[in-house]
Amino acid sequence: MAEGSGPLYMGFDLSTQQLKGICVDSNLELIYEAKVDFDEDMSKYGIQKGVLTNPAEGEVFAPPAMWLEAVNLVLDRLRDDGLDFSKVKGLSGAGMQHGTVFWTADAEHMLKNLDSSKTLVDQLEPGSKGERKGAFAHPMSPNWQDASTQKQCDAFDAHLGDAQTLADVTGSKAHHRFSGPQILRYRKKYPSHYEQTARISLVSSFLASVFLGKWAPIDISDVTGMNLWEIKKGEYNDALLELAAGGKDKVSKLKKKLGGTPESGGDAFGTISKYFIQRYGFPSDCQIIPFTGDNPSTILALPLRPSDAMVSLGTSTTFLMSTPQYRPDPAYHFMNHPTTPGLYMFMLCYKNGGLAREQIRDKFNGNGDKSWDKFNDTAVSTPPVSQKQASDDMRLGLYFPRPEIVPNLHEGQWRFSYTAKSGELKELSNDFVPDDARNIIESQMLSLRLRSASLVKSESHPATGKQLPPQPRRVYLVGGGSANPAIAKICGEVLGSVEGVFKLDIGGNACALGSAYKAVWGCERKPGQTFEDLIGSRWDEDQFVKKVADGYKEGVFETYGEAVKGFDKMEKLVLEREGEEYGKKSGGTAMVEGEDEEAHGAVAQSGIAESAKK
Ligand SMILES: Nc1ncnc2c1ncn2[C@@H]1O[C@H](COP(=O)(O)OP(=O)(O)O)[C@@H](O)[C@H]1O
Ligand SMILES: O=C(CO)[C@@H](O)[C@H](O)COP(=O)(O)O
Repeated sequence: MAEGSGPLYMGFDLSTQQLKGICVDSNLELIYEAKVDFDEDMSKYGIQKGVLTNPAEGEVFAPPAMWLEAVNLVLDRLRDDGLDFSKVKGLSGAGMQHGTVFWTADAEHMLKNLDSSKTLVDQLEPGSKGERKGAFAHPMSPNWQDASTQKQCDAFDAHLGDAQTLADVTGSKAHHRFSGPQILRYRKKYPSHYEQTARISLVSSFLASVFLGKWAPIDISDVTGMNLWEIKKGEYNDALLELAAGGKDKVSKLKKKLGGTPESGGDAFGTISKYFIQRYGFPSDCQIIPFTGDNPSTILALPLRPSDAMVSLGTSTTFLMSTPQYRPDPAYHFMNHPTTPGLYMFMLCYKNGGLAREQIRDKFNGNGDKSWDKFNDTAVSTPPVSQKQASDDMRLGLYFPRPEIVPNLHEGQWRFSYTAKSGELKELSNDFVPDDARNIIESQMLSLRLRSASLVKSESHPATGKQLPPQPRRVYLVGGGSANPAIAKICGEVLGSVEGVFKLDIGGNACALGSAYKAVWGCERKPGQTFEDLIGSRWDEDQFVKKVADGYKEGVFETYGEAVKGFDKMEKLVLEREGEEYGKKSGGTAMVEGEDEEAHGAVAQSGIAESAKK
């Protein structure tokens, strides 16, 4: 893409496996992109798929030191590609949600006084034995895949009465990965590290702090992924802070560690730190626009309307909508919209996305071949829910190679036949069959349709004017799996959509693009201009999105309507049998008030951190 003389804006995406950095111009055109792949570029940290694990306790975590190294590397790569940083007028970013970074009291001074001739990691995490001397009070950040906090989640759900009340107040019931339960566990497991923690950042505000050269606030959207923020009041909930902090008298200390959260998602946190001005040539007035979570940032990659849905097919699968309705329920999440007061982000998040599909693909290929051809051919030539004729039973399944979030269930596979007429379910043999190619995509999409039913509404067909059953206006696919035509086709058949299934066709990555667009909006908006208005006015529909599959198909959509009922029934049956709260049986070891603090392998994370650095 040719670079004009106008200003440039950068967006970053710090996700599980990569740090991506991109650059757009004021017309939203992508100009530069670069990435650091943690497994490829940072293997010395001992990570796999971007994380370290301690399976005995269900812990999944990653070292912030690695992310610091990645910041220098991604900027080096962009400079090598020709990016002239002096044109960058503003930048924003996104971080995988929920993860916490624990800074020492010295950290802010260190951030402010970085020597531009040295790397970030060499100055902020010089490596220490015993007493920690760098910027981090704890060397690891819990990852969103962590499942170690079942007991803390039970305490959170119970604290305000029940899971529904917690969802009403914070937008979500307690989840293993949410920062409140994670902070509670951290305080009990690493009491001295907790004491040394002067500031707790989320992954997004950690990255913003690095660019800002001082601690950046947690933004108005990412703060709703903590189980601590009272959405309707727009402030932390003291009762929940009391639980996390361990007493009424400790609330103000924890509040101080968390810092304030500004209401606006667009007002700059400040200008870029001198480290980046001196080392890379950023202009001194380059604005740091609030960094947010990766999912809130993804919905900013296009002017999403309330009746549209986004399906992100990455490592995880997420289903996202932007909506004025706030209808919290323990089954899903509501979060503050990152830019627009009065709108909320509706989200479903699954651990078993790409990996689960890859496992079935590998059964077809059987030899390490990563091609999707056989999987796709079989998926599209198998009839919906494997019914050769309408009187046949439907084939349904659950495919969870990893413990799942939605529903809260341990790993496993289950296959059933369902007779729609009688509502009868029969368990089938659990061996792979070629129908699994179609059935796994259907399974993932049926779960989305089941749980988003209350948010979609009836619209008329654009050509015939006929009133259609409730479904999204459009489905937008993003993430690695959006390249797959079979997934797109089956997605349209199951979820419907009045106008069809679309894919962002602007390269880069939706999440980083959303961040870059947020920077454009933060720097160029007129007073009072909404994100939707500014981005909508510059959005080139024909150039930026491509239709990849049809949506609503009469007959097929209704068949899947029957299948949703069977799917719901199957999930309930498996949950009842296998125990919904699997964490009570595994992974969720200890750490609520009154338990022994050091009796739980408290050195696990520190130990791994030290060995990984060698
Ligand atoms: N052609 C394809 N068909 C299906 N899945 C694909 C295809 N290409 C990539 N993927 C999947 O995309 C996933 C990675 O997506 P990506 O959005 O890059 O992940 P993340 O941002 O979560 O790290 C992988 O699990 C991979 O299986
Ligand atoms: O936990 C959630 C959302 O609640 C996940 O969606 C993470 O935010 C995913 O990060 P990546 O898959 O992009 O690494």
